[in-house]
Order: sequence, then structure tokens, then C-alpha cells
Amino acid sequence: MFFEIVRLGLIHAAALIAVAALTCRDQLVLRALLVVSTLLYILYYLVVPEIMLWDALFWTAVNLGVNLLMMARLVFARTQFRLSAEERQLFAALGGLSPGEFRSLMKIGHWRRSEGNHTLLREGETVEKVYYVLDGRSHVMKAGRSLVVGPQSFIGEAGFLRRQPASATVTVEPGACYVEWPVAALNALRVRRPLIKVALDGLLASDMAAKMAAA
Ligand SMILES: Nc1ncnc2c1ncn2[C@@H]1O[C@@H]2COP(=O)(O)O[C@H]2[C@H]1O
Repeated sequence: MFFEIVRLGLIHAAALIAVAALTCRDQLVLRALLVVSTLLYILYYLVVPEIMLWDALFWTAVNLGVNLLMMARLVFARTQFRLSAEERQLFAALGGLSPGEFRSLMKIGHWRRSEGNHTLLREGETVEKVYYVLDGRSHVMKAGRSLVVGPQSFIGEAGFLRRQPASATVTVEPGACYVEWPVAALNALRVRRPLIKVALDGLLASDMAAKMAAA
């Protein structure tokens, strides 16, 4: 008797859990509940019908497989798994980006270490790359004046955001560690990934505002 109730209740439990899943905002929780629901459906198909419903079983298994795959991608996007030590430092310094968004940004960026005094931008020239100096100092020369900018700072963000030529000539000291992003690739990423655009523009704007406040 008890076994019979459990057997017949399976499909209702599966459907209820699927309905509950649809009320969840968090994709991971939603998908985890759908996995439980799908497993109950599979159990139902195996133990309840008199004949084996192979077609239903097949598509439910496909459903389960795709869902598990998407969950794995979500977990990967939310973890800092496989970031190098420098990337971890940069990730912490930037903040505001999810690990997945950060990884997408790093795919189009290049790590550099300056061998001598290396000029990143020249005053009045088009900004073709945006930089983030993680370690080392930068010298900013503007209308005959010079100032030193410490590490953990964007360079070229003003021209990039305002679509204007570089407002200063910037040189990094020997040994400085920085990332450079080609403007064309950054713009393509901003179009493809609106959430990254919002987060990145916010970071660049707050960096620019901090420089203005300090000037
Ligand atoms: N007063 C300042 N303080 C710090 N950094 C500056 C200052 N002025 C210009 N810069 C940086 O130098 C860069 C020159 O190119 P951008 O104008 O694109 O962006 C500028 C900033 O990143």
C-alpha cells in the first residue's frame, strides 16, 4: 500500500518540484530543482507504466544531460577556478565583475612587463589600447606638467570613455606589470555582453573620477 502511494505520487512530486523551480530567481537553484524533478520523472517512467515509454525516457534523459551541462558552465562562471596569481590580484583589484565576466575580459587582454621606460599613450594621439597597471608606477605628462600615478590604475580610460584623443603622455617604469586591451576588442565585447559593458564602464568611470578628484 505504502509503496503504491509513493509510486503514484512520483509524478506529482516531480511536477510540483518543477513548478517550484520556476519561482526561483537564482539560475543554479532553479536548475538544481529541475534536475531533481527530472530524476523523479525518470523513476516514474521506469516503475509506473505497464510498458516502457522509451521516447519519454529518452527526451527526459536529454533534458537532464543538457541541464547538468549548463549547471557545470554556471558553476565554472561563478568560481575563480584556474585564475593565475596575477589574475587573482587583478580580479580582486577590479571588483565589480563576476569570475566569468572577468575571464571574458582577460581573453581579449594581454599581460605585459615593461623592460624599460615604456610609453603607453601619447598626448593628442588616438587611444587604441586601454591599460591597467597592476604593479609599478606611471609618469603622466600633460601640457608640460608631470605627475606620478601609483599602481592599480587604468590608463587611457578617459579617452576610451569619451572617445577622445589621449589627454596626456603616459610612460610606465621598468618592471611595471600591466594588462592591455585593444579598444576594438573591448568595444566588440561591450556590444556582445551588455552586463560586462555596464560593469566595465562603471569601473573605468570611477577610476577616472578618482583621478579628477586627486588632480
Ligand atoms: N591628472 C591625472 N591623474 C592621473 N592620471 C591621469 C591624469 N590625467 C591623465 N591621466 C591618465 O593619462 C591618460 C591619457 O590618456 P586618456 O586621456 O585616455 O586617459 C588618461 C588617464 O588615464
